[in-house]
Amino acid sequence: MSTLDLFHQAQPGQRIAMGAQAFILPGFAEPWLDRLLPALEAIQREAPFRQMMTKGGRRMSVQTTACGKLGWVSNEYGYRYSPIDPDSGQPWPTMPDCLLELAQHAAREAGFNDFHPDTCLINRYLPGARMGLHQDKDECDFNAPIVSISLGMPATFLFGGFKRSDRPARTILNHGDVAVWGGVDRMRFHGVMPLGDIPHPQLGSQRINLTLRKAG
Ligand SMILES: O=C(O)CCC(=O)C(=O)O
Ligand SMILES: [Fe+2]
Repeated sequence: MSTLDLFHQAQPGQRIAMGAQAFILPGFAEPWLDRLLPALEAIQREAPFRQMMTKGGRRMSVQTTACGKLGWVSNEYGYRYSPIDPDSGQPWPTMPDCLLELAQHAAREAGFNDFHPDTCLINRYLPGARMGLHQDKDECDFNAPIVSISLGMPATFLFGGFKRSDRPARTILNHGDVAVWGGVDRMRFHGVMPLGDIPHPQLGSQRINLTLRKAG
């Protein structure tokens, strides 16, 4: 048994508050990982990672794909949710049951009982990739929380205020950690610092982040 297992056994149901309705749930995804990791590989085969454009017409450093009824897509004019993967012309891969189940359990743990996500954005960070401070605001329903699952290499997550210039708090997100934010904290600016390169035993030199939302 690793020290990590001991830590999680010693702290069942631990919640680290980032705000009144924003929490990190350390290791919360672990019971689902045996099912989730193979399901993710199947999704990547059906809808491979690609690099989307920012509104400024530059390539994002993070690679993305999606599953669920909707996927987040971009071109140089902006971002939107689409039921079709523009690369394949096909609907996005179905959201695996284990992913939905994990997201709903995590939402409940953070105080959000009726979470019905219709999209999961899958972000892949290779060493050096980052995500600048932003708000998630392309969704139709801001009442639903955001559930964000971290896999692979650790990352420094930035969780700020309601203005881009508000100085963000920094938290490390490790393999199996889940962050949930909603309600009064739904529109907080957040981002990810440039990733280092400490290869993960299972996933190697990458971090995969799964972000579930109610978009439609
Ligand atoms: O990778 C992360 O932890 C955050 C991802 C995120 O904020 C997003 O996809 O909107
Ligand atoms: Fe975000």
